[in-house]
Amino acid sequence: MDHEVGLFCRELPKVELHAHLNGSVSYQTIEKLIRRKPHLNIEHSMTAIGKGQRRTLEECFQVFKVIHQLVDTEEDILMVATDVIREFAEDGVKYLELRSTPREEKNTGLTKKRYVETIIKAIQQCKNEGVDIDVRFLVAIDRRNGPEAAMETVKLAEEFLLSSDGLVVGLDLSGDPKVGHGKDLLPALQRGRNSGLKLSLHLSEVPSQLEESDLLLNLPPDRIGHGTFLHPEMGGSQSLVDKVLKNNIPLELCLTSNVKGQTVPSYSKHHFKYWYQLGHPSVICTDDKGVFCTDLSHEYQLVASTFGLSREALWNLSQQAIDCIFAPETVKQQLKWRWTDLKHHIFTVTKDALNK
Ligand SMILES: CNc1ncnc2c1ncn2[C@@H]1O[C@H](COP(=O)(O)O)[C@@H](O)[C@H]1O
Ligand SMILES: [Zn+2]
Repeated sequence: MDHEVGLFCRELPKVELHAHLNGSVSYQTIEKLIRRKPHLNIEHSMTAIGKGQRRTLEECFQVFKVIHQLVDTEEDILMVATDVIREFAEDGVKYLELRSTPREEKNTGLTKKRYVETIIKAIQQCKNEGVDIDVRFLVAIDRRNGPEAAMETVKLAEEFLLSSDGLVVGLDLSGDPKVGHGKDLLPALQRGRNSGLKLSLHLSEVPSQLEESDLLLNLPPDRIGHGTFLHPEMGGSQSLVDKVLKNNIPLELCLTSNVKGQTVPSYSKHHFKYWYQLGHPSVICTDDKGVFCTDLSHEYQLVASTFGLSREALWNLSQQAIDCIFAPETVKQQLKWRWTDLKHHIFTVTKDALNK
């Protein structure tokens, strides 16, 4: 049975909406980066959290620092982005929204603009190679860097919104949730929103952020990352839940990330259950597939085994994610046709393979 669901999840066409580029770097790509920079003395154990391992969220953020040391040239960024895109495609992801934070020039030798251009180049390269995946990009704001850097990032994203042929679709707000306050970033986020950039905000990833979550929900964002502590059972409040429901703001839920990062005590206690039972749009995502040693098929499988979802329910979950993408209606429609085309084939293929 587990094998059957595993196979089904792999074959399932999927939508990935919450993937941080430098958290998504695979073991194989890290290997290549380590070979490029032996003097850094970085080992695999420093860049990923293996099976059964847990870390605090603070420790997770140390891991990103190590990866950033390994990914610090234009060549690295291009390789990392093309590898990550190909890996998502191999995992059956048909539509991907990748996000990444343009870093300070002194850390990469690249201006922030060039950083984004390099990722766009990777997206275009994959397209030209015929990789079967539609990739869009969200420019990420790291909350640790404060309001001025946030405003700079928004202005940069605005430029790309106009010039990237639809590839740059929005903004992400991420970074260590315990650092800084969302209220300082409101003007930048508001401006981005007014310019037509879609907003995906990490919200209530840690406890006791009711005030910040309330302020950010008033924007309102177009999607929420995690939202772990929004509902009353987790110390949130009904009024926060009501705002999410009223504005019908989809949640991006990342099970392995939350359990390995210890913001959620176990898979069965994951807030997927709460929102799924409400029938609220909830999209299964990986967050950082490299750091947390997972992939999107595995996340779907976890949902199935933890909450007892049937193949039909998994199919609906992946199909409903299409409605939550930031690309325009025409793209949604194409993806829906794609899903319909694939449906019969996938339900029969996974059955046949098991009857052999
Ligand atoms: C685990 N939960 C999380 N919570 C908040 N922010 C996270 C995150 N996981 C990743 N990031 C954000 O993504 C960056 C790495 O990718 P990029 O260099 O941008 O491609 C991290 O430095 C952090 O800002
Ligand atoms: Zn995230």
